Amino acid sequence: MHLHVGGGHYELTVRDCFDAAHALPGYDGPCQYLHGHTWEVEVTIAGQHLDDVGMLYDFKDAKRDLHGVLENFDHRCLNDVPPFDEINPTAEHLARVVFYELEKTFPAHISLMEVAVWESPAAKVVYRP
Ligand SMILES: Nc1nc2c(c(=O)[nH]1)N=C([C@H](O)[C@H](O)COP(=O)(O)OP(=O)(O)OP(=O)(O)O)CN2
Ligand SMILES: [Zn+2]
Repeated sequence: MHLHVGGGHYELTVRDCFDAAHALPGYDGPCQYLHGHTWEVEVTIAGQHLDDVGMLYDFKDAKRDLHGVLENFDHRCLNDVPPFDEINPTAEHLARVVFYELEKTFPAHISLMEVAVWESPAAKVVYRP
């Protein structure tokens, strides 16, 4: 059972990271060549209804879901992993791809709000439909 108490909604955020190489063909600069990042990915989930324990969605389950998507990219060259064999593995494309892969795994009572990807501590992209 999911309770709707107080009329507001809840947003929950979890984060994970993975290491992967990429190259950006067509980019006018050194990033056109193969190089690596520790990619940080943060996702925000929203909903109105809490379960009997008082949780929107267990952090543990959210981390498991995110990890399940990111492990496909870990220690890979992103340019070899679909769909990045056809589109450049920029932070923008990665954020969108993670969004729709992750959304598929979610139960009906929660919504994925946004996916943020950091290529470095100083550079972040957010995808929000
Ligand atoms: N909007 C985007 N801009 C850039 C992306 C991207 O995905 N989206 N990607 C890159 C490269 O991947 C590059 O590796 C990262 O560039 P940058 O942040 O400049 O990284 P540096 O470590 O080289 O940073 P410096 O501060 O210049 O040392 C580029 N742009
Ligand atoms: Zn890069």
